[in-house]
Amino acid sequence: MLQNSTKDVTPPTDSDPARLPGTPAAAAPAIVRLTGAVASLGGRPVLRGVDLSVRPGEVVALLGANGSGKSTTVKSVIGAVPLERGGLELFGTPYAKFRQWHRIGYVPQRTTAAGGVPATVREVVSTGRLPQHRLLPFRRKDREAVDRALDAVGMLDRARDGVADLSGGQQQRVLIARALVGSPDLLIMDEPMAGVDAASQQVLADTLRSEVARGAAVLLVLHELGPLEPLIDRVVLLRDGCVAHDGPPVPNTGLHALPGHDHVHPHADDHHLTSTGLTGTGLTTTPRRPA
Ligand SMILES: Nc1ncnc2c1ncn2[C@@H]1O[C@H](COP(=O)(O)OP(=O)(O)OP(=O)(O)O)[C@@H](O)[C@H]1O
Repeated sequence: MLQNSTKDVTPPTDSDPARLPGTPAAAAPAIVRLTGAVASLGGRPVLRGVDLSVRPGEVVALLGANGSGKSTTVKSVIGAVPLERGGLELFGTPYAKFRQWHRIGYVPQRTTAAGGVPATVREVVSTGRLPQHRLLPFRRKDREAVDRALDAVGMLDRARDGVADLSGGQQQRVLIARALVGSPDLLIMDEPMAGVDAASQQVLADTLRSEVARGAAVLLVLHELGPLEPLIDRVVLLRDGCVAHDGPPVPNTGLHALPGHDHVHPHADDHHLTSTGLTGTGLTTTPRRPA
């Protein structure tokens, strides 16, 4: 997978302050600033004061147990779940005044690519260009952007196929291509690795790496960092609708005393570690098997 990858894939440039030497992403103004977010679904409180920030070029992983509020948090960032209380700024603009949706690419949790609609792969990916050209007819550069995005995820040869005829992993690639087609400054992905075959996981990891190299910021909902760990700058761990931890992934430290150590993703072969709940989350990389 990503064994040889690092965050320093591209030299920093003057136009990318988050990547200047000595200018960590943490010093740049946030492009997502969610503060004290409170939201309910079906009358039940789901977010109970979530603070979340993402800075330019930063890759943030949102982790947590099932039902802790990860998807709801990213949905609130794109405005799909209204906040009862709290604030949201996108690219420095309060949500109510934000119009630059073309700067954000969103990959929802899987199984929505086909959605029962008999659309082709090209049609689905083309919808990702809508914020760019509004209601104008598609131009050559739009078609080329669609081709590039399909090529990036290895699906160009399936462009005319119906999405309903694709495997789950291939559908996920189509959703990712749709998010990439507008060259977003912020890519939000909800569990992109879930239920995805190994080949598609590799495609996803490679695609993410080149998006990060291009300078995009990424907000990922994950169950565990897994092969994406080398790309992750910061981990935000949710527990029961609250942030239990916010900081860099800390490999090889075994920080069992961190707050929010929910059991996240049990593995049959590492049950001896799961009592800490940190296994596989990127908050510890304690060896999975005894020597
Ligand atoms: N449409 C809905 N109506 C009512 N409750 C909902 C709805 N969607 C989610 N919830 C509830 O909100 C809580 C948080 O759900 P959410 O999907 O944000 O969790 P999650 O951390 O993403 O979980 P998972 O890891 O299982 O995807 C859960 O208890 C869930 O049952």
